[in-house]
Amino acid sequence: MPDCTMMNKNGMVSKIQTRIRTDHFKSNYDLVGKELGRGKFAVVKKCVEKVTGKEHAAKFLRKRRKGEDCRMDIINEIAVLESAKANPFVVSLHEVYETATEIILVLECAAGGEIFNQCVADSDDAFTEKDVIRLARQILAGVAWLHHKNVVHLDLKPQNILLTSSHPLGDIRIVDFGLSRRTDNVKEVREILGTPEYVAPEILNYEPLSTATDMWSIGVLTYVMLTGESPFLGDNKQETFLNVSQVNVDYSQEVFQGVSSLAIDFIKSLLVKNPRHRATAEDCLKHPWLNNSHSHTHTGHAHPRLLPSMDEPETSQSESDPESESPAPSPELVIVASYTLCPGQGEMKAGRGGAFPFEEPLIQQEVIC
Ligand SMILES: Nc1ncnc2c1ncn2[C@@H]1O[C@H](COP(=O)(O)OP(=O)(O)OP(=O)(O)O)[C@@H](O)[C@H]1O
Repeated sequence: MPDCTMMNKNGMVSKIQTRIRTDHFKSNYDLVGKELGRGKFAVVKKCVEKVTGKEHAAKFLRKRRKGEDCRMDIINEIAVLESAKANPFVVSLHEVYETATEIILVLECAAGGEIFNQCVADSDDAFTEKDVIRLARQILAGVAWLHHKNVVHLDLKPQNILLTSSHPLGDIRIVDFGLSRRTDNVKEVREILGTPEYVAPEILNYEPLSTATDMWSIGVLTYVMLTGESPFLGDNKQETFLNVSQVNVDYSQEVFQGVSSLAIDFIKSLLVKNPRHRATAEDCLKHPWLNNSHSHTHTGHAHPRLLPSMDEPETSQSESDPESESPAPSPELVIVASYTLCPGQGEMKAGRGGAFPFEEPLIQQEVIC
């Protein structure tokens, strides 16, 4: 049974087990190298624990954002990390520090960087379909765990799926639980941030969010990993939303050249408008694409448009340097609406239904960093 006293009505958890240290972070850690990455309100830097000599990633989160105290959002992020502690595919939390202005999460360092880098890489560095199968299984195992714990991530995208190493290609770690929510015994979420290319149609339609909302994003993620193309990306935000809302996806041979039909079938089971008809993480883990890899899967590099030859042997991934310049964060939306969170796969009624709200003040603010 969920402990309701630990949650507010927005599905945020307000109680954590981790001790928040108030001694100086820098007394215990040395910062090394350049930034590992950067988000809207956080900077992530590599650090070494002085006592153990172990490398970690320190995520420095500002407590005040746009004039508002967001400490509870960070507590929620910590609580979600705690609930996924036993899962190897969710980044682990080592320690937490607090200063007057920041909370510092000391995380496991995923040194291979974002899978985004390989998604947009040239053919030699791009994933093979076999790579994508292995990584998709890991992403699904992590997400299935979260869903089992009644947690939805709500911001799954290639920038939030990291690798333990890029050369050789390591294992995945899911990061950034800043938008995550508990789905059990919760009335509504009033404010949701999402990334236009990855948001599910129910987000745009003010319909209930559920574990199925993450499954849509996994469909988009898999499409990007296999093709190097973003399925819904339009010339502008409105076009992107329209593409999402109409599930306007290109499954043509041109885009999926050299990719197995089972992979396309897998994506099609996720990019389904009605959340109730979308495959769950458990369903996906049983999909033949992830279980039948040798008989039907192409072993060439993904990104068929860049593919020199289907039979080219797999080359190792390029070493993405985590200490190189931080990637530019993608534009984000603040969507202010009333969402209902469903405990299951979207079977509850919408808090507020209605047509696709182009004309409504759905998008309160856009932040481009
Ligand atoms: N544990 C980690 N190991 C290595 N790099 C990391 C780690 N955590 C985060 N990063 C890098 O820092 C970037 C920003 O981190 P994160 O997404 O958690 O920040 P955020 O401010 O919450 O982001 P957003 O603006 O997308 O909400 C990631 O995309 C990744 O490149």
